[in-house]
Amino acid sequence: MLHTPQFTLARQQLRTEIRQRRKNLTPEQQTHFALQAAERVASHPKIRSATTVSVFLSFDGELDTAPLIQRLWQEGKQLYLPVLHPFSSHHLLFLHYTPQTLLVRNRLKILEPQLDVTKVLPLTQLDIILTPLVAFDNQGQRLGMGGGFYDRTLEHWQNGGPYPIGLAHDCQKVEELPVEHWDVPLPEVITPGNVWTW
Ligand SMILES: Nc1nc2c(c(=O)[nH]1)N(C=O)[C@@H](CNc1ccc(C(=O)N[C@@H](CCC(=O)O)C(=O)O)cc1)CN2
Ligand SMILES: Nc1ncnc2c1ncn2[C@@H]1O[C@H](COP(=O)(O)OP(=O)(O)OP(=O)(O)O)[C@@H](O)[C@H]1O
Repeated sequence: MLHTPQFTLARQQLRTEIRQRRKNLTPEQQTHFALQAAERVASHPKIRSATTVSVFLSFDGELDTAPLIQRLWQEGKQLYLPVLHPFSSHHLLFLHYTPQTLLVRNRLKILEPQLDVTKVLPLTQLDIILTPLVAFDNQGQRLGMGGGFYDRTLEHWQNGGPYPIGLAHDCQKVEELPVEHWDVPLPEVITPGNVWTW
Protein backbone atom coordinates (compact mmCIF):
# COMPACT_ATOMS: atom_id res chain seq x y z
CA MET A 1 0.00 0.00 0.00
CA LEU A 2 1.34 3.40 -0.96
CA HIS A 3 0.58 6.58 0.92
CA THR A 4 0.24 10.14 -0.25
CA PRO A 5 2.93 12.72 0.46
CA GLN A 6 0.37 14.37 2.79
CA PHE A 7 0.28 11.19 4.88
CA THR A 8 4.06 11.10 5.27
CA LEU A 9 4.04 14.79 6.05
CA ALA A 10 1.40 14.25 8.76
CA ARG A 11 3.65 11.69 10.45
CA GLN A 12 6.61 14.05 10.26
CA GLN A 13 4.64 16.98 11.66
CA LEU A 14 3.34 14.85 14.50
CA ARG A 15 6.92 13.80 15.35
CA THR A 16 8.02 17.42 15.47
CA GLU A 17 5.03 18.48 17.57
CA ILE A 18 5.24 15.70 20.18
CA ARG A 19 9.05 15.93 20.44
CA GLN A 20 8.60 19.63 21.24
CA ARG A 21 5.90 18.79 23.78
CA ARG A 22 8.19 16.47 25.77
CA LYS A 23 11.14 18.88 25.48
CA ASN A 24 8.96 21.58 27.08
CA LEU A 25 8.62 19.61 30.33
CA THR A 26 10.48 21.34 33.17
CA PRO A 27 13.48 19.67 34.87
CA GLU A 28 11.28 19.30 38.00
CA GLN A 29 8.59 17.50 35.98
CA GLN A 30 11.22 15.29 34.33
CA THR A 31 12.61 14.27 37.74
CA HIS A 32 9.18 13.56 39.21
CA PHE A 33 7.92 11.63 36.17
CA ALA A 34 11.10 9.54 35.99
CA LEU A 35 10.58 8.34 39.58
CA GLN A 36 6.88 7.63 39.04
CA ALA A 37 7.58 5.62 35.90
CA ALA A 38 10.47 3.73 37.54
CA GLU A 39 8.09 2.59 40.28
CA ARG A 40 5.48 1.41 37.75
CA VAL A 41 8.02 -0.45 35.63
CA ALA A 42 9.82 -2.10 38.56
CA SER A 43 6.58 -3.38 40.09
CA HIS A 44 5.16 -4.68 36.79
CA PRO A 45 4.70 -8.51 36.98
CA LYS A 46 6.42 -9.08 33.62
CA ILE A 47 9.46 -7.09 34.79
CA ARG A 48 9.50 -8.82 38.17
CA SER A 49 9.68 -12.21 36.50
CA ALA A 50 12.20 -11.11 33.82
CA THR A 51 15.91 -11.88 33.90
CA THR A 52 17.07 -9.85 30.89
CA VAL A 53 15.64 -6.40 30.09
CA SER A 54 16.70 -3.89 27.46
CA VAL A 55 16.50 -0.23 28.43
CA PHE A 56 17.57 2.92 26.57
CA LEU A 57 19.53 6.04 27.51
CA SER A 58 17.19 9.01 27.30
CA PHE A 59 17.70 12.05 25.09
CA ASP A 60 15.50 14.70 23.40
CA GLY A 61 13.12 15.07 26.40
CA GLU A 62 12.40 11.35 26.59
CA LEU A 63 11.26 9.99 29.94
CA ASP A 64 14.49 9.82 31.96
CA THR A 65 15.40 6.16 32.47
CA ALA A 66 18.30 6.85 34.92
CA PRO A 67 16.39 6.08 38.18
CA LEU A 68 14.81 3.02 36.57
CA ILE A 69 18.20 1.67 35.50
CA GLN A 70 19.63 2.03 39.04
CA ARG A 71 16.64 0.27 40.49
CA LEU A 72 16.71 -2.64 38.02
CA TRP A 73 20.45 -3.15 38.68
CA GLN A 74 19.74 -3.20 42.43
CA GLU A 75 17.14 -5.89 41.83
CA GLY A 76 19.69 -8.01 40.00
CA LYS A 77 18.29 -7.65 36.45
CA GLN A 78 20.65 -8.12 33.53
CA LEU A 79 20.30 -4.92 31.47
CA TYR A 80 20.99 -4.36 27.77
CA LEU A 81 21.23 -1.26 25.59
CA PRO A 82 20.55 -0.78 21.86
CA VAL A 83 23.65 -0.25 19.71
CA LEU A 84 23.48 0.79 16.04
CA HIS A 85 24.52 -2.20 13.93
CA PRO A 86 27.98 -1.52 12.41
CA PHE A 87 26.99 -2.49 8.84
CA SER A 88 23.35 -3.65 8.72
CA SER A 89 21.75 -0.24 8.42
CA HIS A 90 18.72 0.57 10.57
CA HIS A 91 19.22 -2.56 12.67
CA LEU A 92 20.05 -2.68 16.37
CA LEU A 93 22.23 -4.97 18.47
CA PHE A 94 21.62 -5.34 22.21
CA LEU A 95 24.74 -5.19 24.40
CA HIS A 96 25.15 -6.01 28.09
CA TYR A 97 25.07 -2.87 30.25
CA THR A 98 26.62 -2.71 33.74
CA PRO A 99 27.79 0.26 35.87
CA GLN A 100 31.31 -0.41 34.44
CA THR A 101 30.29 -0.28 30.77
CA LEU A 102 32.26 2.22 28.67
CA LEU A 103 29.85 4.40 26.69
CA VAL A 104 30.61 6.17 23.41
CA ARG A 105 28.49 8.55 21.32
CA ASN A 106 27.12 7.02 18.10
CA ARG A 107 26.49 8.81 14.77
CA LEU A 108 23.02 9.84 15.98
CA LYS A 109 24.73 11.42 19.03
CA ILE A 110 23.24 8.91 21.48
CA LEU A 111 25.46 7.18 24.08
CA GLU A 112 25.87 3.44 23.57
CA PRO A 113 28.23 0.70 24.81
CA GLN A 114 31.41 0.35 22.76
CA LEU A 115 30.90 -2.51 20.30
CA ASP A 116 32.19 -5.83 21.70
CA VAL A 117 30.73 -8.96 20.12
CA THR A 118 31.17 -10.95 23.35
CA LYS A 119 28.60 -8.64 24.99
CA VAL A 120 25.86 -9.05 22.37
CA LEU A 121 22.69 -10.88 23.47
CA PRO A 122 20.63 -12.67 20.80
CA LEU A 123 17.07 -11.25 20.70
CA THR A 124 15.64 -14.67 21.57
CA GLN A 125 17.35 -14.44 24.97
CA LEU A 126 15.96 -11.00 25.80
CA ASP A 127 12.83 -11.20 28.01
CA ILE A 128 11.58 -7.60 27.84
CA ILE A 129 12.37 -4.74 25.48
CA LEU A 130 11.54 -1.34 26.97
CA THR A 131 10.81 0.63 23.82
CA PRO A 132 11.33 4.36 23.27
CA LEU A 133 8.72 6.18 21.21
CA VAL A 134 7.71 9.66 20.11
CA ALA A 135 3.91 9.11 20.18
CA PHE A 136 1.44 6.32 20.91
CA ASP A 137 -2.31 6.14 20.43
CA ASN A 138 -5.52 4.60 21.81
CA GLN A 139 -4.77 1.29 20.12
CA GLY A 140 -1.14 0.91 21.11
CA GLN A 141 0.17 2.08 17.73
CA ARG A 142 3.64 3.57 18.01
CA LEU A 143 5.48 6.34 16.15
CA GLY A 144 9.25 6.46 16.70
CA MET A 145 12.11 8.76 15.72
CA GLY A 146 11.81 7.66 12.10
CA GLY A 147 14.70 5.21 11.67
CA GLY A 148 12.55 2.07 11.75
CA PHE A 149 15.05 0.55 14.25
CA TYR A 150 12.46 -0.72 16.71
CA ASP A 151 9.96 -1.67 13.98
CA ARG A 152 12.59 -4.04 12.60
CA THR A 153 13.54 -5.34 16.06
CA LEU A 154 9.92 -5.99 17.05
CA GLU A 155 8.74 -7.42 13.72
CA HIS A 156 8.59 -11.02 15.02
CA TRP A 157 8.15 -10.47 18.74
CA GLN A 158 5.09 -12.74 18.91
CA ASN A 159 7.16 -15.69 17.62
CA GLY A 160 9.57 -16.06 20.51
CA GLY A 161 10.92 -12.53 20.54
CA PRO A 162 11.20 -10.23 23.55
CA TYR A 163 7.96 -8.77 24.97
CA PRO A 164 7.85 -5.04 24.14
CA ILE A 165 6.69 -2.42 26.65
CA GLY A 166 6.66 1.21 25.50
CA LEU A 167 7.97 3.85 27.89
CA ALA A 168 6.84 7.46 27.49
CA HIS A 169 5.41 10.59 29.08
CA ASP A 170 1.62 10.90 29.36
CA CYS A 171 1.81 13.95 27.03
CA GLN A 172 3.02 11.66 24.21
CA LYS A 173 -0.39 9.99 23.87
CA VAL A 174 -2.57 10.98 20.91
CA GLU A 175 -6.04 9.82 19.78
CA GLU A 176 -5.09 8.08 16.57
CA LEU A 177 -1.79 7.85 14.70
CA PRO A 178 -1.43 7.63 10.91
CA VAL A 179 -0.23 4.01 10.65
CA GLU A 180 2.11 2.38 8.08
CA HIS A 181 1.91 -1.34 7.31
CA TRP A 182 5.30 -2.02 8.93
CA ASP A 183 4.39 -0.29 12.22
CA VAL A 184 4.31 -2.79 15.07
CA PRO A 185 1.63 -2.03 17.70
CA LEU A 186 2.70 -2.34 21.33
CA PRO A 187 0.84 -4.63 23.76
CA GLU A 188 1.61 -2.22 26.62
CA VAL A 189 2.86 1.31 27.28
CA ILE A 190 3.94 2.52 30.72
CA THR A 191 3.72 6.25 31.49
CA PRO A 192 4.23 8.05 34.83
CA GLY A 193 0.44 8.14 35.24
CA ASN A 194 -0.70 4.83 33.80
CA VAL A 195 -0.08 1.34 32.48
CA TRP A 196 -1.87 1.04 29.13
CA THR A 197 -2.58 -2.47 27.85
CA TRP A 198 -4.14 -3.71 24.60
N1 LIG B 1 17.05 6.91 23.74
C1 LIG B 1 16.83 6.36 22.55
N2 LIG B 1 17.73 5.54 22.01
C2 LIG B 1 17.50 5.00 20.78
C3 LIG B 1 16.31 5.29 20.05
C4 LIG B 1 15.37 6.18 20.65
O1 LIG B 1 14.30 6.50 20.09
N3 LIG B 1 15.66 6.68 21.89
N4 LIG B 1 16.13 4.72 18.80
C5 LIG B 1 14.88 4.46 18.25
O2 LIG B 1 14.74 4.14 17.12
C6 LIG B 1 17.31 4.32 18.05
C7 LIG B 1 17.96 5.57 17.46
N5 LIG B 1 17.04 6.22 16.57
C8 LIG B 1 17.14 7.53 16.15
C9 LIG B 1 16.57 7.86 14.94
C10 LIG B 1 16.68 9.15 14.45
C11 LIG B 1 17.35 10.12 15.18
C12 LIG B 1 17.48 11.50 14.62
O3 LIG B 1 16.92 11.83 13.62
N6 LIG B 1 18.26 12.32 15.35
C13 LIG B 1 18.59 13.71 15.14
C14 LIG B 1 19.41 13.93 13.92
C15 LIG B 1 20.69 13.12 14.01
C16 LIG B 1 21.94 13.87 13.62
O4 LIG B 1 22.22 14.90 14.24
O5 LIG B 1 22.63 13.36 12.72
C17 LIG B 1 17.42 14.60 15.34
O6 LIG B 1 17.21 14.90 16.55
O7 LIG B 1 16.70 15.02 14.43
C18 LIG B 1 17.89 9.78 16.39
C19 LIG B 1 17.78 8.48 16.88
C20 LIG B 1 18.25 3.58 18.96
N7 LIG B 1 18.47 4.23 20.22
N1 LIG C 1 10.21 -4.36 9.46
C1 LIG C 1 10.75 -3.55 8.56
N2 LIG C 1 11.43 -4.05 7.50
C2 LIG C 1 11.98 -3.22 6.60
N3 LIG C 1 11.88 -1.88 6.64
C3 LIG C 1 11.23 -1.32 7.65
C4 LIG C 1 10.63 -2.12 8.67
N4 LIG C 1 10.06 -1.29 9.56
C5 LIG C 1 10.28 -0.04 9.13
N5 LIG C 1 10.97 -0.04 7.98
C6 LIG C 1 11.42 1.17 7.24
O1 LIG C 1 12.00 2.07 8.15
C7 LIG C 1 11.68 3.43 7.83
C8 LIG C 1 11.27 4.19 9.07
O2 LIG C 1 10.08 3.69 9.62
P1 LIG C 1 9.21 4.53 10.64
O3 LIG C 1 9.09 5.94 10.16
O4 LIG C 1 7.93 3.80 10.94
O5 LIG C 1 10.16 4.50 11.94
P2 LIG C 1 9.81 4.72 13.46
O6 LIG C 1 8.89 3.68 13.99
O7 LIG C 1 9.33 6.12 13.62
O8 LIG C 1 11.26 4.58 14.12
P3 LIG C 1 11.90 3.63 15.25
O9 LIG C 1 11.26 2.27 15.14
O10 LIG C 1 13.35 3.62 14.93
O11 LIG C 1 11.66 4.29 16.55
C9 LIG C 1 10.59 3.36 6.77
O12 LIG C 1 11.13 3.89 5.59
C10 LIG C 1 10.24 1.90 6.60
O13 LIG C 1 10.14 1.58 5.25
